Amino acid sequence: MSTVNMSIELANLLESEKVNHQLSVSQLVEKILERQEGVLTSTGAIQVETGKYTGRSPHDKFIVSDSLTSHTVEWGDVNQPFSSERFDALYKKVLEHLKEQNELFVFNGYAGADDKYQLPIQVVNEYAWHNLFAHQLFIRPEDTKLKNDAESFSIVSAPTFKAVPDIDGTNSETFIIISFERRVVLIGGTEYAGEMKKSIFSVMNFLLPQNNILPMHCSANVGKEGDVALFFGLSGTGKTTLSADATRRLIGDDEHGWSSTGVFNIEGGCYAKCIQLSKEKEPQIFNAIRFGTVLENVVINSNTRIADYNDNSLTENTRAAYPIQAIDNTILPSVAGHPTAIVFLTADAFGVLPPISKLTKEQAMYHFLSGYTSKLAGTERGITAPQATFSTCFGEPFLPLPPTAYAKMLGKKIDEHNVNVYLVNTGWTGGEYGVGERMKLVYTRAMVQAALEGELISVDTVQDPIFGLEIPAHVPGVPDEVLQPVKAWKNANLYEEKAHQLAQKFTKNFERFANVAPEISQMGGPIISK
Ligand SMILES: Nc1ncnc2c1ncn2[C@@H]1O[C@H](COP(=O)(O)OP(=O)(O)OP(=O)(O)O)[C@@H](O)[C@H]1O
Ligand SMILES: O=C([O-])CC(=O)C(=O)O
Ligand SMILES: [Mn+2]
Repeated sequence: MSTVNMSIELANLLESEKVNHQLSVSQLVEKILERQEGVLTSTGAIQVETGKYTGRSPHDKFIVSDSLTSHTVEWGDVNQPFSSERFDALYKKVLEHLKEQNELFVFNGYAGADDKYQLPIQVVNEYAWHNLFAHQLFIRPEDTKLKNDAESFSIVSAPTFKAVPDIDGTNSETFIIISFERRVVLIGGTEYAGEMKKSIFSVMNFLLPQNNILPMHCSANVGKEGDVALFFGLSGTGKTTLSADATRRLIGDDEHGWSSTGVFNIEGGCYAKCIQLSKEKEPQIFNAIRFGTVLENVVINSNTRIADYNDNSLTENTRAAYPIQAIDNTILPSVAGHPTAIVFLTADAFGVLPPISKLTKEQAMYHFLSGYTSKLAGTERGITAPQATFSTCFGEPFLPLPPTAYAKMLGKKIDEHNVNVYLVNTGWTGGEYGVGERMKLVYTRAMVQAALEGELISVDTVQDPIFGLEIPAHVPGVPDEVLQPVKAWKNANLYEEKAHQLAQKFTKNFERFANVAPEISQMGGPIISK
């Protein structure tokens, strides 16, 4: 089957009368209610449930190995290869499945807020609510005519189509497959909407470096002086929460590019975690949950339709998807200058990393390549105790290229623009998970504020005895004893034991980079890891 045939088949399908093109938010909300895909909540949002898949499904993700990817992609457990032949066969089946539906929904828009580097995208959905999600998360076009249609990447999503692994070559009934030759992302078997945005992020992680742009799994905001800050971090570490800040304008909450002129958001919306959301602690996000917002797997009262953000009975990973305009202080288009500060976020469940520290150039590269955080009990099946994970560049699941390709670009840019880099632990303090407690959000906000206002550039510091990180001795609004982990723990010996355990994990993990970056592993890692 040739490329031409497949794209003609898709084009033919999209000409059919049953296809709803570019519906407005109101029209999509009407469709969702009419089709009983979701319900209206007390604040006017749409609530939906996704069934079995309430998070991304990394083992079901593939990239087609073809002339564009076979020699460039870092193949392995994260980037699993899929053959072109099998892709075409499955693509054909999915298109046939879509042909059988009474209605389909298509959104055309962009990824990339900087119009010099925009990728036109087309999202073809079986569900109206998935199309509302796409409308809110991607960049909505201002005019009806889109540029570069031939360049456009299509997401073809068929959640009710289930693959048969033995026949289709997938890992399960679910699949997320990217073909760079076909410029198609094929999704089936899962209703979790995050797959759509994260697969386009993977696409951008492959394409942007070709234009010398660094793609980043980070949030970004900008202060009154035009000072830009980036917050890197794995899921749940605080990118969305900390980038929503009444004193700074939001650029974006999850995916950005850094070009020769500055940073830009890849998306047109945000995807915020809702578990234990409160108006007091996170007012911007709380208020964004209104008409047009999609609430995924949040439990609502069947009568009053009021959301209960404390209810985790469907999943810990409850989400709200809203357009960036739903946050009141944003910058539009979401483009800004070069960063002056970078924050690496980690949720350390050992409770031993300092809540804020300043990094040397080598430490910055070390921690970027390491990408440490903890997966917490309960958030993933099979995890009963906190588990240290290392996800390189704070985004391994989304990186098709070797991690050092991204790390080298970051290192160069940090040097060029003299960026200050901080490591912020939003995880546990005073003891490990189950014993200590999560760092108070007000403290983390105070520490981040001090860093972004340049107050930590020349302060007295204390060196962390194990990780070698420079810890500010004082931060306005934060008790001194919170700043140094050893002081926050009741039992100093236990602290030391846990800290050594974590240091060893860092050292062991970094063995994969020891040859590519010996000076970084020697000067950037723990100073004691025995
Ligand atoms: N000290 C803290 N700092 C940041 N977040 C905290 C803190 N304490 C608790 N939290 C909670 O942790 C969660 C952080 O999630 P957030 O949505 O910001 O993660 P994220 O990095 O954007 O993840 P994802 O990439 O999955 O979207 C929020 O629910 C927030 O309320
Ligand atoms: O991708 C998702 O489903 C949520 C997210 O932002 C992440 O995991 O980093
Ligand atoms: Mn987020």
